[in-house]
Amino acid sequence: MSQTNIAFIGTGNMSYAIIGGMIKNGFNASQIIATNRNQTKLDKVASDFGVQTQTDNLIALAQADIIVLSVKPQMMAELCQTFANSGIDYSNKVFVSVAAGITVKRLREMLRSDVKLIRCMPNTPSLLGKGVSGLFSAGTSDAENSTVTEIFSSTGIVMWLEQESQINDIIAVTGSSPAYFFLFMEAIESKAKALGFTPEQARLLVQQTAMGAAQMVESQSIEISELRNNVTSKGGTTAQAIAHFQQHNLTQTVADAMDACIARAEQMETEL
Ligand SMILES: NC(=O)C1=CN([C@@H]2O[C@H](COP(=O)(O)OP(=O)(O)OC[C@H]3O[C@@H](n4cnc5c(N)ncnc54)[C@H](OP(=O)(O)O)[C@@H]3O)[C@@H](O)[C@H]2O)C=CC1
Ligand SMILES: O=C(O)[C@@H]1CCC=N1
Repeated sequence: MSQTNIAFIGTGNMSYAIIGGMIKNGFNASQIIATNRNQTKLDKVASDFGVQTQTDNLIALAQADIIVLSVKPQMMAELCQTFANSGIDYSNKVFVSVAAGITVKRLREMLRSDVKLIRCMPNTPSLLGKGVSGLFSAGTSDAENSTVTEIFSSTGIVMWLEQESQINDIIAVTGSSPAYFFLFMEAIESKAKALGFTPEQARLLVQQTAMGAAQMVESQSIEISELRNNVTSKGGTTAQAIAHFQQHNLTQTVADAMDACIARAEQMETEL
């Protein structure tokens, strides 16, 4: 990795989280260049993590060996057009796209080149080294895949996928799902406030409980349903709450929400 330069094109929420995870896990800041059209966001990533910054994407493209495309999917065509028109030879570089809903085929059309490409679906807990990144290779070598594994392993766990369509599945399972957990926590926080806890107390109570529950799942090799059963005393309070969730089909609601997530990724593939 000592010689590999990595450019993040579009430094918003996701790049910030990946870069943060990389730096906290020992990556050399001088290997990383972050770009954005917004200098304020670049100032923050430079001051927080010490990486190089650049508002000119083409300078970053020319300098880097690995180019992480991290703009919103709707901005990708415009960005790639500037690359395709630049005259820079990127045939030996590896592109990593974290964008939802843009296929390898479409990215290569946008870049007007049969580039070496990896699709990656990360998530924002990468910032804490607790991320998940689903990876799919298109035309990259084992050595290049190892390098990209090393990058994303520094932000959490990595899973290589056999089929490109699994990127859409993993969006529903890990890319978008931090937001599902946040929504659930928001709901508990909101009710805690309604019950009279101060905002500070409500936040503390919900975050500590969520963290404790997640760490129990991680540290104990028993089924999650058993952990739930251990809380649920027969004829007790939890049983009443769980019964209410079940009457309202929580499990099916979650499955339907994940299907909606996948359907949107598939729809984006036809739009972008
Ligand atoms: N957020 C998440 O949890 C996840 C996001 N992703 C993917 O990551 C990508 C980025 O998402 P996210 O970080 O949330 O989005 P953000 O909007 O937070 O970040 C993208 C940044 O790119 C900047 N930008 C847009 N066009 C250009 C350009 N031509 N040159 C340089 N910078 C540019 C934007 O600037 P400006 O602020 O001016 O618009 C913005 O700051 C998306 O494709 C998304 O699908 C994948 C997994 C999870
Ligand atoms: O909401 C989105 O489209 C992106 C992809 C996964 C998480 N955020």
